[in-house]
Amino acid sequence: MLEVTGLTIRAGGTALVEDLSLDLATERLTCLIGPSGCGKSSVIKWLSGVLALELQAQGDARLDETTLSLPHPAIAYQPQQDTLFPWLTILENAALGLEIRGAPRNVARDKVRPLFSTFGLQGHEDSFPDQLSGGMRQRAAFLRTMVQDARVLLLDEPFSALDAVTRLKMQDWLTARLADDPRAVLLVTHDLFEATQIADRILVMGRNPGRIVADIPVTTPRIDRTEASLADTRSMLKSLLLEDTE
Ligand SMILES: Nc1ncnc2c1ncn2[C@@H]1O[C@H](COP(=O)(O)OP(=O)(O)OP(=O)(O)O)[C@@H](O)[C@H]1O
Repeated sequence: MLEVTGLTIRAGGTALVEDLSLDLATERLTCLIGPSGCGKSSVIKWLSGVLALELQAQGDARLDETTLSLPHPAIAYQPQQDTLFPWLTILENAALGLEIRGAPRNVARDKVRPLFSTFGLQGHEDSFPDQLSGGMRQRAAFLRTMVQDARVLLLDEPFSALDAVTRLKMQDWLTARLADDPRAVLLVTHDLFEATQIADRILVMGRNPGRIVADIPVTTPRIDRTEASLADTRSMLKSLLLEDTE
């Protein structure tokens, strides 16, 4: 289990996030939802070790009770955009995370290549990012993230740039991948429909300063999640989110 305790992030004298604590269970998909500017990205950037240098942060991160120094190889981060390099092929892009972690280039590419079919990218090893659809680029970014074998995945609004149909397909696809290959996942989203559809648990952030204001388990099995079965959870989330924007 990953635990964050007492996280405060400041910009000069202003607390952007204050005394935030959260935990992420292994094999669970946790969604982090909250109004724009409440600090969702800042929390996961801090956990990934990529928080802007001008921000000051203090807090503890522990994995199975061992304190982590950040960044840590057990934690992989996928930023908001797919951030594929346009001048690299999909194979080269997908292997890049492993290379950055020290794998020799040919070893990294040999590890990634057999996964192209699982990620719906077969035949596109030598394509460039601008030759792929948005959903395929997102799958390539997931491949680059998941192949790093990190126990914890931090995904910052991975579906926000996709059209509605591709987004639904990708949500199903991601939950299926995670069922095959479970990790502790923290997925940031603005979308309460997305959160209730895919999460095992939803953490709601409030703002000024950013903090966790609700912790909501979603216990209905994904296969049984219908508009009716999720209505109460969605209405509770809607109230919490609207309350914070008044
Ligand atoms: N480098 C920075 N310097 C000063 N303030 C910053 C910096 N980065 C972020 N902030 C501020 O911190 C607050 C939280 O930003 P953050 O991007 O973490 O929020 P968010 O909840 O992820 O927002 P969104 O949902 O719009 O992506 C915002 O008020 C933002 O303006």
